[in-house]
Parts: sequence; C-alpha cells; structure tokens
Amino acid sequence: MEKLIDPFARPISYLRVSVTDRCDFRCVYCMSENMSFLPKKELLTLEELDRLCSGFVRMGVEKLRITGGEPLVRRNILTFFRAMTRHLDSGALKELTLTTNGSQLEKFAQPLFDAGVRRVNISADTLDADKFAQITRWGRLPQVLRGIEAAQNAGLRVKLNAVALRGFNEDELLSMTEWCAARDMDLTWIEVMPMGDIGNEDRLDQYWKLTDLRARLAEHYTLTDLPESTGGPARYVRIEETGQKVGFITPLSHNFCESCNRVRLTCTGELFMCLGQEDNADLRSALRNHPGSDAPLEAAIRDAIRHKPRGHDFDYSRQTVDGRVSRHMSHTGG
Ligand SMILES: Nc1nc2c(ncn2[C@@H]2O[C@H](COP(=O)(O)OP(=O)(O)OP(=O)(O)O)[C@@H](O)[C@H]2O)c(=O)[nH]1
Ligand SMILES: C[S@@+](CC[C@H](N)C(=O)[O-])C[C@H]1O[C@@H](n2cnc3c(N)ncnc32)[C@H](O)[C@@H]1O
Ligand code: SF4
Ligand code: SF4
Repeated sequence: MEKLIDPFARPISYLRVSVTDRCDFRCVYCMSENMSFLPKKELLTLEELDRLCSGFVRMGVEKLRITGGEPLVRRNILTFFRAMTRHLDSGALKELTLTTNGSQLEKFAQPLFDAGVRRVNISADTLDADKFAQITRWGRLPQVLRGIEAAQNAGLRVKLNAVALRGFNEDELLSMTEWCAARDMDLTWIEVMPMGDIGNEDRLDQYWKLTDLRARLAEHYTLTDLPESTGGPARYVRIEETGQKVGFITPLSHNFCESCNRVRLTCTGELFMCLGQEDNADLRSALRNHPGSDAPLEAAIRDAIRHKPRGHDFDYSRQTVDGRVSRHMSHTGG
C-alpha cells in the first residue's frame, strides 16, 4: 500500500497515540488539580484503537508510541499492547513503546516486555521525594523508583524524561545525570511548552532554556554531539566520562520541524497533524460510520496527512507566550 508522505515530502512513519486523558498524577505544568476528564463514551474503544493503529501500520507507520494521560491507567490496556504484537511479529512495526509516569510499572513491566516492548520513557523531574510530591501533586517517588527498577529487571531499556524547570530542578542537574549513569539510563531534558490552561501556573516563570542547561553540563563533562535523531525534536550528546546519552528537547529554542515524521492520535480519535497546531481530523466518524470497511478510514487518514503543517508557532521570544495551543498535553499525548 502507498506510504504516507506529507506536503513537505516528509514520510510519516511514527504515530503517537494517547489512549486516555486520565492520570493518577497532577503535574503542575500539565494539569490543574481539579482537571475534568472526558466521559467514557467519547473514548475510542480498545478495538477501535486497534483498527486505527493497524490502518496506520498498513500505510507505513513503523513506530508506535503509546502515551496519554497516563497510558497504564487505561483499563485493560495490556489487551491493546498484546494486539499490537502481531504487527511486530509480521515485521511491519519496528517499535512498540510508551511514555509513562512509571507509577504502574511494578505491575506492568513484565507483561509489556512479553508483548514486545523493549524501551520505555519514564518521566521524573526530580529525585527528591518532597519535590516530587510537590511537582506531581499526587505522585509518590518511591512507587516510581520501584517501577523503574521493575522495568529494568524485566529487560526494558529506560530513558528518563525530565522537564527543565527554572528554580526547581536546576540544582539536580549533576545528581540526576549521575543517578542515570549509574543505572545505565539515558536522560532527556524537555523545555516546558505552552499547552492548555492549567490555572495560575505561569510557564514563562518555569521556562529554563536548555542552551543554558547544556552550558552548565559542559562545565563538568565533555559533551560530544551525536548525529542520530529519531525524527523528533530531541538532539543528543554523549557524556564521555559516563558514556550515557543525554537528550535535549527544545521545541522553543531550536527548530527541528523540518525532519518531522510524526502525527498524533488522541483518545477520542482526532488526528493532530502537529503538536503545536489546532488543525485536526476526525477519524472517529470515519471509523464508526463504516464498521465494515477500512477504505473510508484510510481515505480520511490520507486526506489529513495532506494538511500536515510545516511546523509549530510557539514563540517565547517576545516574553509572552505566543502561539500557545488551548488543549492540554494529556489530551494530545505529550
Ligand atoms: N514540539 C514537539 N514536541 C514533541 C514532539 N514529540 C515529542 N515532543 C516532546 O518531547 C517529549 C518527550 O517525548 P517522548 O514521549 O519521550 O518521545 P520521543 O522523545 O519522541 O521518544 P524517542 O525519540 O522515541 O525516544 C514529549 O512529551 C513532548 O514534550 C513533537 O513532535 N513536537
Ligand atoms: C503528557 S505526559 C504523558 C505520559 C505520562 N503520563 C508521562 O508523564 O510520562 C508526556 C510527557 O509530557 C511532558 N509534559 C507535560 N506537559 C508538558 C508541558 N507543558 N511542556 C513540556 N512537557 C510537558 C511530561 O513531562 C511527560 O514527559
Ligand atoms: S505529565 Fe504525565 S504524569 Fe504528569 S499529569 Fe501529565 S499526564 Fe500525568
Ligand atoms: S511541532 Fe509539529 S511539525 Fe514540529 S516536530 Fe512537532 S509535530 Fe512535527
């Protein structure tokens, strides 16, 4: 079947899927404490998610990243992971992976490995238990640490994702780097993005520029730029002293969109062609209106890809948050 190519000749081979907007944490930069969630009937069923993802795989998607909200709080989510194993077995899908807050990994790490997952990105912005409770509001660090350990014991490669927050985790730059190095884990820093109204938090105050973070790291270690890219916004360096990889996701200070290879599906079946734009296509109707045939769904996907924009419009340069998008990260799936 003909592969998906967008108007800027970028092949679309990576689908990020948000399987729920719910979460057991309330990270201050992501959600308000009294966040309201979608009614269950709005969500795609696991069977519908399977049909959609399988359609994308037939059209050339080779990497599937499951995210949310917290993907592992979606009921029976393992059924979905196990259903995707058939695409790994056939060779059509090269990677099945997830981004998680780690809270449920003690229970899920082994079954995920058994379903074919080999790598997992776990989010943790601090290794201090009190600060962790403060930033996640509802999260508890020891539970996440047990989850990380379970993931490694199951054979999953772990990458830690940390949002760089000025005045919050600046002082942990070296200790977190060393903690990850000691456990053979890579570490990726993310700049905070203007997604969704989360009440009184001001992301401009929280914004810690990664060029500054990198310069501080370079005062202590020898950094070698790595040419590799996963087609996403992360750029990587190797720390020569520890051998580990450190990534920088700089959506605001670096333009990486030219090599974009991804689109994202929300838990309600909207396809967002770009994380930083509002334009989306309703795939749920194409799915529900044609239960017996996948052709209308495939046509809707192709049509959507024809509208993929060149890039995002986030801009902090004038010291106001321009180009912000109104939906939450947990809806689009960070
Ligand atoms: N602006 C922008 N940010 C993105 C995009 N994809 C990922 N991000 C950001 O990067 C964060 C981390 O992404 P991950 O879920 O760990 O995935 P990744 O970095 O693409 O993963 P790998 O490269 O496969 O390891 C996300 O939560 C987003 O904040 C994108 O397409 N555009
Ligand atoms: C939305 S979460 C979904 C998956 C899972 N709940 C987790 O936390 O890993 C995915 C990633 O988005 C990041 N994130 C959430 N809100 C963000 C924001 N406003 N700016 C930058 N990153 C954000 C989180 O830190 C996390 O690494
Ligand atoms: S970043 Fe992840 S863990 Fe934190 S509130 Fe958002 S979805 Fe939940
Ligand atoms: S901002 Fe949009 S175009 Fe740029 S990398 Fe992200 S999804 Fe792709």
